[in-house]
Amino acid sequence: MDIPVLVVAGFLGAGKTTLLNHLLRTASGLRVGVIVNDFGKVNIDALTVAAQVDSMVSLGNGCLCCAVDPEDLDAMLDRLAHPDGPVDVIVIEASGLAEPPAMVKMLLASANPHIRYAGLVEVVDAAEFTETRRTHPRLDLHLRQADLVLLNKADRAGPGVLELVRELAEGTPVVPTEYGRVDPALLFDPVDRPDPVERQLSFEDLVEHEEHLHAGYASIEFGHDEPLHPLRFARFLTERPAGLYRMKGFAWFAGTDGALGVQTVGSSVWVTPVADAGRRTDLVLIGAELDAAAITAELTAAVVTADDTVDPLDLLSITRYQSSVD
Ligand SMILES: Nc1nc2c(ncn2[C@@H]2O[C@H](COP(=O)(O)OP(=O)(O)OP(=O)(O)O)[C@@H](O)[C@H]2O)c(=O)[nH]1
Repeated sequence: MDIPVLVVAGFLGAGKTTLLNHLLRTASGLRVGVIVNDFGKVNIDALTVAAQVDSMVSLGNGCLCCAVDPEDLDAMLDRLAHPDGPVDVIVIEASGLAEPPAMVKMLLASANPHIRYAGLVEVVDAAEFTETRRTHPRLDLHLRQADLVLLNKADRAGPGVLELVRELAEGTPVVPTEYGRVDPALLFDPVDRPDPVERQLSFEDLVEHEEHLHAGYASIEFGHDEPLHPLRFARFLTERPAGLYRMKGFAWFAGTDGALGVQTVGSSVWVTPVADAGRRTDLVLIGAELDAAAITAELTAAVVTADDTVDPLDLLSITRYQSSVD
């Protein structure tokens, strides 16, 4: 039997990894293989996808839609999908700046005889949608190109967002979700959806994507073995550099045993405890027209020096971003 391959796309920070983790936790009985594609050399997504994944391969450093060699994708699919393969379904998480049709085309061009394209899910950030759409009108098209739209962060959706997304999606089903909590059956066993291949390869979709969401975006990596001063890093979080849209990774603070997970999307910040966290900082920062030197200098200045005193209460400036939901 062919192994269905589902593509999960969506703008930076919309909730793709969160959805993936939810699927891995709840798709009981299904062995899920995951291909993670991230924008940036440090593949934070690969590190944050739940450990119960049956098989995971990661296509780092570049957008799946144009920087990844189709042969690399094929090699990944071959590892996961063969008749006695380790998985029943494969989910590809595209980078937050990928062009969905280009990814689907690449998948359809795969030489692997054991896979079947199972559709495109577009995750939308309900909290940021109105703002992101203003800078990226192209996202309207992505809604129409998808087979299913998950309007995630429904807990933070402004008034009228669901109605607007439904109108723009022009018939693509739109399902509101919180933390990606959707019935896996909706994704892996579509009943009332048109054939995804037919739907995907409309004329509009086949036109080469000379416009890329990622044009103008850059990513910066910051890594350090010494701990950070909580107050100085907290200041970095509140006075984020111009153009920074997304930050994710791990930050290790003075006086703690291991790093915390830190994420920002637009103006939102999340801090999460991490099991078996290392004692170092690794962050990926993504945005438009970022001043890499200035950002690196600012983050380096947050590293604790020999002259620093750190009060245990200083950590509250970071843990205040911790929420009870993972
Ligand atoms: N309030 C709220 N936060 C959410 C929800 N879903 C995800 N988040 C948070 O949003 C942040 C980004 O989620 P991710 O799943 O990492 O987003 P992503 O689309 O994988 O991000 P990129 O791979 O960088 O594009 C995380 O801190 C999540 O905890 C939700 O429904 N509500």
